Amino acid sequence: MDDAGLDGVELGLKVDDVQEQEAAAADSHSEIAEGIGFEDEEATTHRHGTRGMTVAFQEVEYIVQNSAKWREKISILSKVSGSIHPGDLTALMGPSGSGKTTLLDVLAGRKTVGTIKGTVVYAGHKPSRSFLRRYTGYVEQFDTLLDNLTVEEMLMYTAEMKNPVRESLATKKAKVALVLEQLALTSCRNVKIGNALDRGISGGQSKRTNIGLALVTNPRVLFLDEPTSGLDSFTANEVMSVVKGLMKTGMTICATIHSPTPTCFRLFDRMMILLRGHMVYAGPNGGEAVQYFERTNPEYPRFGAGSTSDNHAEWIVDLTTKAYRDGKALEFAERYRVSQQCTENAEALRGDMAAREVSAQVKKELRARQGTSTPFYFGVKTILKYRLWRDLSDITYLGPRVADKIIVGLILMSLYWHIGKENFGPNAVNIGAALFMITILPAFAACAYIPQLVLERPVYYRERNDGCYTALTYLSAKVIEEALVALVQSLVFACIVYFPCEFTGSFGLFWYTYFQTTLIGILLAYFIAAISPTMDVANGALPAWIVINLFFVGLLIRPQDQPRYWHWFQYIDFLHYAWTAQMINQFQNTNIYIFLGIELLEFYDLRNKAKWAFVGYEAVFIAVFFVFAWLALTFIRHQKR
Ligand SMILES: Nc1ncnc2c1ncn2[C@@H]1O[C@H](COP(=O)(O)OP(=O)(O)OP(=O)(O)O)[C@@H](O)[C@H]1O
Repeated sequence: MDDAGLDGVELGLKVDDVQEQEAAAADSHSEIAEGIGFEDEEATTHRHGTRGMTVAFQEVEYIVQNSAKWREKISILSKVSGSIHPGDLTALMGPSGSGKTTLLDVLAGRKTVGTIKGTVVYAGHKPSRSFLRRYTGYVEQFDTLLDNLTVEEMLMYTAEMKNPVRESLATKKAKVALVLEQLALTSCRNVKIGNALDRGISGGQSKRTNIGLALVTNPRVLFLDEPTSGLDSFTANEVMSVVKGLMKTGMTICATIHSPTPTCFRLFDRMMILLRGHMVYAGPNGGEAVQYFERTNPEYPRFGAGSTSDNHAEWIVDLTTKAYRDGKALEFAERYRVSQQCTENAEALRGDMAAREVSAQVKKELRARQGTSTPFYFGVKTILKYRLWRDLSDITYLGPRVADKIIVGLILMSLYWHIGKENFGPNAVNIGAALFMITILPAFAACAYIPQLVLERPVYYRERNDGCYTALTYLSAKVIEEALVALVQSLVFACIVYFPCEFTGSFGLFWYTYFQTTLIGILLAYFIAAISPTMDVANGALPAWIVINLFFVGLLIRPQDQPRYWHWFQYIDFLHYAWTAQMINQFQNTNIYIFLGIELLEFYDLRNKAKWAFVGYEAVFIAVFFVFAWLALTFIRHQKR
């Protein structure tokens, strides 16, 4: 769909038009705030535009292990100071690699590695990590959306996840409607997000949807990392004008921006410029910034005189990039440190760092201890509500979970037709082999559960960083969804195989053992996916582990024939318990002598053993692998930032 036609967004993007849009958005926000019953304080802040808070940082350093040199630490940020105020759209600029994203991550509490020194305060108070998750919005450079949801569903899903559970659905819907309107997304609200192969919304719409995710909770502070990267200048202007429009809601907004178009650049009120992790300018945008650089760095061509840049944005980007390449970062930083501008900023910073009187509500938020606002049951319900039906109607989701089992089931049926009732000697070996294949099928097939977890990783990390849910909520929802599919699939499979093959013993045990093994396979796949850095590693590790388990099931080599030093392995092999239960179920009421007068169950050392006990032993693995997967999802982060 073409961006140009959307919701009357004027793509000529004159600043006046932008201001009109801002006013309209702010008015409608206030109206909705009053109409749908936001909390009192929220409604007030929308009307008076004071929802945001000053973010101040002093002498911030960020030190991290150098990925290029073993045992060497490098400093990415070197004692940078500054403040971001509500009412000012602040740009964080600098050449690529200068530390913009790092500073934004530090301010928003998103760093997962490295050491942070210095002080960051919100309204003069040190915020808790949970406050940063719940009351600030962070729009990442790369869009992390669920491609099979529509724009509106994506926003509703996030709104339900991030807003307090006591808030009514109608209020959440109204918030989403407001965000759709503010971001000019109303006309594509029902379009699927899609991906690179299955196109849905456009790049600009995708970027605005991503911004919308941060807005549905009406955050106090909004951080945007390169909101215009990858967009053409036309769409970049459109996105930034929408961001500018949000200023009227009273939010504090700071965006990193690499090479802004002149129109984008004019929308910013203030700017901070980093060079190699040093602050080289913080102050008003536009002409004043240009004058500052002309004054302090006379060796470089002045704007308009000898310079090839014909607008302020381009001139500043060219100058700082040249300085960076000339190795003048430290020199620029020193010139800023001794400048009048820095002295004035330091004076203002003292005030911004001082603790100020805040409302009881803000005080409570700043001390928030819980990173998520949704309880466990509500999080699980919401994930299932938005993802379950979409997944179930997707053939690429159901195919690897159901189709392969049905095909294998049909082959088993035709190959072992009526075999169960012919319980004579040599045939018993065939029955044991059939039960072996039935047991190991769901374990191998568990590979199908790995891709979703690995491919969803960027969304999972973003949603956890945003305080949408905990690892336990996410894992539980996924397991419930997969278990529901496995329940139906296992029943169909059991019917296809058990009755035509005329297996004896309890059908309940036959089906349940197969279902339970499928469930354990899912959890094992999740655990391996969670600990593996890449999909290739996970796809290699799972089958390798299953193959090792096969040796100890009991069929390929009997437990009593295994070397003593391998005896322990059968106890940690869930397939051993499943196959044993199936074997006792099939043969416990028969007296088959397979050879040399040895009775079959005796041959496998299964005589007088209780089949349901083995089902119970296998069930322990559900709990074990669930806990393993939960711990891995909670503590292992493959995202280093
Ligand atoms: N662990 C690390 N080891 C070595 N260098 C690192 C490490 N982490 C970050 N860096 C470097 O720190 C610098 C700052 O990175 P950052 O992503 O903050 O820059 P940026 O200004 O946002 O760049 P861009 O505009 O390209 O996104 C980069 O040069 C990056 O290579």
